[in-house]
Amino acid sequence: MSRVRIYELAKEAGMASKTLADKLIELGYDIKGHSSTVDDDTALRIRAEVLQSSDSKLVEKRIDADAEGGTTVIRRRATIIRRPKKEVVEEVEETADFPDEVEVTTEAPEAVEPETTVVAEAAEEKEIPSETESVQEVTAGVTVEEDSVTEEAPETVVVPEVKKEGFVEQVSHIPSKTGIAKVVGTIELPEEEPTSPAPRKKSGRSSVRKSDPRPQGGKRPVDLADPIAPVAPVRVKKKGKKEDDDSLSDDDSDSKKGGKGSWKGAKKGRKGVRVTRFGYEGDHFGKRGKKGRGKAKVVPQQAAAEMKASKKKIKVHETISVGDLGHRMGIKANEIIAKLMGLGVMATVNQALDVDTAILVASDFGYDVEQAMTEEIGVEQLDLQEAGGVAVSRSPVITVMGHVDHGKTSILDAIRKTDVADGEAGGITQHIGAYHVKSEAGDVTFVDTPGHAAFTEMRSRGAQVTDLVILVVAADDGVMEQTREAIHHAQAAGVPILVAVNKIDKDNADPERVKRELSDLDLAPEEWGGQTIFVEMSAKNNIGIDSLMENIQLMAEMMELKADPERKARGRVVEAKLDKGRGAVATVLIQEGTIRTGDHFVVGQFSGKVRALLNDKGMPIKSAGPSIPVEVQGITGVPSAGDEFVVVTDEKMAKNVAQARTLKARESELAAGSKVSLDTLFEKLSEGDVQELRIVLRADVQGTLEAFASAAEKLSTEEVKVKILHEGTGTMTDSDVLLASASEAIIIGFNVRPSGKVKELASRENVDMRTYDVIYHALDDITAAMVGMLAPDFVENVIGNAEVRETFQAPKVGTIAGCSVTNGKITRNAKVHVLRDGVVVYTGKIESLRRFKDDAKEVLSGYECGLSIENFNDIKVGDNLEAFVMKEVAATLGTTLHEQRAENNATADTEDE
Ligand SMILES: Nc1nc2c(ncn2[C@@H]2O[C@H](COP(=O)(O)OP(=O)(O)OP(=O)(O)O)[C@@H](O)[C@H]2O)c(=O)[nH]1
Repeated sequence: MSRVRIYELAKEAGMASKTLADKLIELGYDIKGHSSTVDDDTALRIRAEVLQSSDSKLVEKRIDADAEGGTTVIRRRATIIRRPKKEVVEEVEETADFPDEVEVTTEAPEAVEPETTVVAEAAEEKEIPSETESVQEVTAGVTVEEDSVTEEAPETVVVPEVKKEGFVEQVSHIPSKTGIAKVVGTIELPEEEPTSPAPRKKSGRSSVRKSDPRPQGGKRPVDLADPIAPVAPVRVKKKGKKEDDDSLSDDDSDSKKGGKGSWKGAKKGRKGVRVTRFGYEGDHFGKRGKKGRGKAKVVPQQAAAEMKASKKKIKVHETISVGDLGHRMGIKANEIIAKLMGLGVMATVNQALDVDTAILVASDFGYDVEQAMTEEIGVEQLDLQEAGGVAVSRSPVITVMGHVDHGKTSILDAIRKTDVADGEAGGITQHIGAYHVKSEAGDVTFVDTPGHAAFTEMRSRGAQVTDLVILVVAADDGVMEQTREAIHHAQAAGVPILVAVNKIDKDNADPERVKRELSDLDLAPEEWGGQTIFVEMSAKNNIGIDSLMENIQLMAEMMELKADPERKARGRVVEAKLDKGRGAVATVLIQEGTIRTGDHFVVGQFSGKVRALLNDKGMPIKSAGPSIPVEVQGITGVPSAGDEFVVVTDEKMAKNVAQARTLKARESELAAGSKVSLDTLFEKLSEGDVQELRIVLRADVQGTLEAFASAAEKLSTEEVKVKILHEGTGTMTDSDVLLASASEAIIIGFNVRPSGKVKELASRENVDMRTYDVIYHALDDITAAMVGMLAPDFVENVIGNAEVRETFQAPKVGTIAGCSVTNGKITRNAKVHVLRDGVVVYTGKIESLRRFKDDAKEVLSGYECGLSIENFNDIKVGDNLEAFVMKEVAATLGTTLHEQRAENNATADTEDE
């Protein structure tokens, strides 16, 4: 320890050394004279007590360290703790075992009032030891008296005990800055401990908190948002929400007024909600925040997080109305309508949205839409479950057709007489539209539909109950109008024909003529090298019935008709009516499985439970298997001929399916107009479904029919065939309309006009029916339609370019490209080539296009937009997007189809080279 001379001390005080020495001796100091020396401590004491010149520059005063706590309290001029780097604080947080109340002191740029620091390095005080020295002192456990802290520091930092090593480490990260204090140690709490600790982390707050030095009830300072504070947890409400953080008490009043105050940060995108970039944001609840203005509603953070974690799900069957969707999401329909408008869809509140559209719209409101298990899917699944059983032979189902008076009824009667079971039923014959005959040759089921129209009407409902058509042609009359019609109906349905040449008993019978005429209609007999079986018979004289039955069985065997009788029943309605006593009854032809009384079923749009089953003879039965017609009682309504009858598992399922079908039927009524017409052929064919223009032809005279048929068929090309499905003289009939409807055909008439009833039917069935006076006009129309039928050529039409400036990820959307449109425009319905260094790396559809937060239909050159590309997330900054639309180039009649094809091939060849 160095020593200080008395004269040096005297010199400091500006007095004579002798005088000082004398005074010190007088005061009892252990010195001999003015040439003596004293140790440092004595010198200090002398300075303080005698010279009154204790070093005013010495700021730091050390006193004994607290023996027990070892904590340090250092008195300092009040200053501000700045948090230069977020990480520093966070690291401190990790090292220190902070209680919940702890909060990081945040930067208060305009803080006027002094605040206490843990250890302040006041740059202006030159004697302050260097940073390292400070640290060393802290490590040594230096403590400043509490009272001096209280006295000099208007604000204190509440910091609990920390591990000094870690703490010191942090300190070394803090750059030394004038006026900036550094945390270098721990201090004891100078004031009362907080009684109820708040949650450990508060939104937008960090982990060390300024204590409030003001008197109770005093207004706390507004806690300014830390510009570098971490993004707060998701807030559900941006506005109008009372904050539950007591440190934001000042903001509360503002919040109540509509979300100002502390939510400013949120508005600036720092807090509360996630930053919206290019219109994409992870949290959609913000949109509802607007609605919440002024209606304060607390949504706990945890609840918000849960809500986000399990996005609400909405199950949609096939469609959902705008109103319904809004109701399910708790959002006003007009918000959804606005959203749809943004997507280019004009919708009303009752508009049905398909599942895809609903998914798109709902996702913007934070909801997931899922395709629900539809009732029909349930039925299909049940069918799959039931399938796979052992199929056994079943009897053929036959429809008898032919020209009027050629003997259909007589033949059926003759066959029925062969029924070996007929006697058992006491000879009672009840006509129910279908009946089953047990003959020696084998069992047969007849579907006795009145006329060809009914047959086709069933077919138009997808009902294909008939395995075989017996075409009755009177040998004396030959092929007549309805014979041809019957053939066309059967052929259109793809059902094989067996020809019954009847009335061979008649004198003028000419079976050979019938064979000739039918050969001209592609029904050549086997003996003439054809494939059609001809049976010559006389119903009246009971000739040839056995042969007919044998041939039916022969054909049935060839067709290998089988069904599984063990499964739940499925069938088709042959006819149905409302019976006064029994309610709705339907004749159902069972096609698969076995129906039993008590079965729950769905039939068309109706459901029910089998109350009673009657066979074709009117006798009650308990069950019926494949190819058996039964009359079913217990239906909730009258179904239509051709409707499918399905036995389901229970009543609930039956009712649900029926309800779903009713709804769907209503929707389909609204969405009419799906049938082929000359006007819509282009669309139909663009879809690639149809490559044939089918025509049902009517004319006043046979000559016109022939002339037109031959001219029209000559228009056929390799791509599109013109097929006259049926032709006849006279006006259009119901049968024509139904044939056209079931066969996706149009009806053309020359010098004939349909009746009002037929017109009405055509309109109901959406059948295109046109009448002409001149053949050429009709041919012109068909030619035009045929041009539409050609597969249209498409060319890429570039509409604009955009440069990818930034990319980021958005939940559920994938990679979003923040772009600047450099020329032209980008439209939402466009496709894009993703060009990387001039190379097309991907081509796909724009999935979404946004300008700021809103969906945009198009974004013009010079503007920025955010977009995502369907099924493509590998988009990179610097990529160039070339937007294009496909432009349709209609085929013209300037060149023939063959020439066009040749030209296309030539182009393709050239490209290949
Ligand atoms: N000579 C002769 N007459 C027959 C024969 N089959 C039917 N007929 C007669 O032909 C007429 C018409 O017979 P239907 O069985 O009613 O003929 P359809 O085809 O059922 O007639 P529609 O129901 O009016 O279409 C009746 O007078 C029968 O008696 C036959 O094999 N020979």
